[in-house]
Amino acid sequence: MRQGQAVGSILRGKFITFEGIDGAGKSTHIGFVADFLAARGKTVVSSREPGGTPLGEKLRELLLHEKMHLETEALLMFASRREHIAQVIEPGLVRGDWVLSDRFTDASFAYQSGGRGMDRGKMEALEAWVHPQLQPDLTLLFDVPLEVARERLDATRTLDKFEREQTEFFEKCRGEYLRRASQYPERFVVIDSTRAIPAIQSQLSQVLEKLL
Ligand SMILES: Nc1ncnc2c1ncn2[C@@H]1O[C@H](COP(=O)(O)OP(=O)(O)OP(=O)(O)O)[C@@H](O)[C@H]1O
Ligand SMILES: Cc1cn([C@H]2C[C@H](O)[C@@H](COP(=O)(O)O)O2)c(=O)[nH]c1=O
Repeated sequence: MRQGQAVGSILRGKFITFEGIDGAGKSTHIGFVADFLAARGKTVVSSREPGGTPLGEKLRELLLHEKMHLETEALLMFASRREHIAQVIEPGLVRGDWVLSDRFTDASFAYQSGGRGMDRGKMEALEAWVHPQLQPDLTLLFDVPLEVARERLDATRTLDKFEREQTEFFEKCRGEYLRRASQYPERFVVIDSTRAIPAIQSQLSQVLEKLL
């Protein structure tokens, strides 16, 4: 089921993930992408991680607000993901829908391995166990320097457990995201998210046209 294509259960839809450090602008653009695809006749499912299912949303509450051991955090992220794949992602792709997810496994590499320092081999083992064949068709990495992300976050909301982390943590998350983008250039597109929203949407339109 690699790249959203047929194997066994026949995945006919496309899977697009949105990544970036907190405040980079992912959520701002998901609605635009959904509307762009819907206007071209695609059935779109928008979801998020952690979360996206009733159980996943309960896990999200714990993950965003409770202190816990690093490996507990990683395992709960993957527990939420397993449910999300079973309940939302795979059924959507089998139906032929375009599934948009605000974060997926690249976030676990960025935050739990990059930011918190969990062994990357253990993360790879979790990925291989939970979704050995499924990978996004496209990963949009919204990239901004930390100061920009922080300024945007501070302007808007009460910060959760991750958003209260220090600069060094987010430097490492961003570094790991960019490393993953270099490792998987076939599915990653890095978006310079310091630009104005219309300029970003123009780039997104071009990227999406190629996937249609
Ligand atoms: N290109 C941009 N220029 C100016 N402001 C922006 C831009 N993109 C997003 N913003 C603003 O920055 C804030 C954070 O954006 P958004 O919620 O999309 O980030 P996010 O990456 O989804 O964050 P999180 O992961 O924490 O949910 C919002 O107030 C949004 O309106
Ligand atoms: C999937 C995933 C997420 N996280 C972190 C990243 C964010 O700080 C929060 C989710 O909040 P958002 O506002 O919805 O982006 O969770 C993580 O650490 N590891 C993961 O795998």
